[in-house]
Amino acid sequence: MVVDGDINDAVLLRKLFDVVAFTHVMHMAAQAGVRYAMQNPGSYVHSNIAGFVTLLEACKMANPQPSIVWASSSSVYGLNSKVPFSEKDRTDQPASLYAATKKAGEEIAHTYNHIHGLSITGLRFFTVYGPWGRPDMAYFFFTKDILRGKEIKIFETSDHGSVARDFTYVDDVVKGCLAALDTAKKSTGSGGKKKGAAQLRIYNLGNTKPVPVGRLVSILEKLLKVKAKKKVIQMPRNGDVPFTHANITLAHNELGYKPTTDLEMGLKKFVKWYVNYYGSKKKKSAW
Ligand SMILES: O=C(O)[C@H]1O[C@H](OP(=O)(O)OP(=O)(O)OC[C@H]2O[C@@H](n3ccc(=O)[nH]c3=O)[C@H](O)[C@@H]2O)[C@H](O)[C@@H](O)[C@H]1O
Repeated sequence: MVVDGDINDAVLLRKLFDVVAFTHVMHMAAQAGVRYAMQNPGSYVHSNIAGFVTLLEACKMANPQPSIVWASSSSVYGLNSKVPFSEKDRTDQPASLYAATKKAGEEIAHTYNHIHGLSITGLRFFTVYGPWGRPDMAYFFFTKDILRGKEIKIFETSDHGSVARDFTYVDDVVKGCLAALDTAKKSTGSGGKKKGAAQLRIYNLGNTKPVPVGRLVSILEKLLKVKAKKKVIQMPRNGDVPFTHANITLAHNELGYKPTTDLEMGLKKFVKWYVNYYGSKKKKSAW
């Protein structure tokens, strides 16, 4: 079963679980984006906390209970400065409300696992990009703005250092998701009652090679054959962190996760899709 969109309809979800005996639930529905939380904080609580609880309630009551794999985020590492980020590192210093709601999701997962025997796996995604990606993400709107000749803002740290991300290509992440589903153990409860200890896992799904945002823009310029109008500005204080870098040893050992797409190759595939989808570079995109 794939749940996407607003999952706050508890009645509908319960009915769905009454009709179909799902063995696995892949939960990707969320209010994503770090900076948008400054504008619409309520939407993060609605989707990432209330929505998640609604889903877990339905799963808890289902018979059999499904195993759940869901999307957490690298943003839970927040102000953690120990690199690369390992699952054992502290995650109690979120830098955005988005991060705080994903962290809350991880704690809520613990509770439902503990009380109700739900088998739950959280995946911490690291800036996932690629074809059919999110138009609110930098690589996506940089592409649009470069093609339109519009200025793009490249963030730097307060001491003029570069801001970097462990950009991870969508196909690599999909393999990690499938491996998480394949290795998920069954939930142990039924009808809301726990019958024994259940699996509770958390994995980083990153690329392990952080790339400065300036380098991302250079690759896009090369692929689009257009010089970007760049303005380097200090990273606004709206939830961004200076860098992310995944340690993926655990996912590699337990899921066989092994990303194979570097940023240059991944962006090549993205740009090919973008130009094909939105038309030639002179045309306006819908976004
Ligand atoms: O892995 C995550 O946990 C998160 O990844 C993603 O967040 P981010 O890593 O912040 O991606 P994204 O917005 O594309 O900014 C990329 C870079 O461009 C920089 N950036 C951004 C905007 C801008 O105008 N200029 C700029 O330099 C910016 O500072 C950053 O360094 C998901 O959106 C989020 O849902 C979550 O899953």
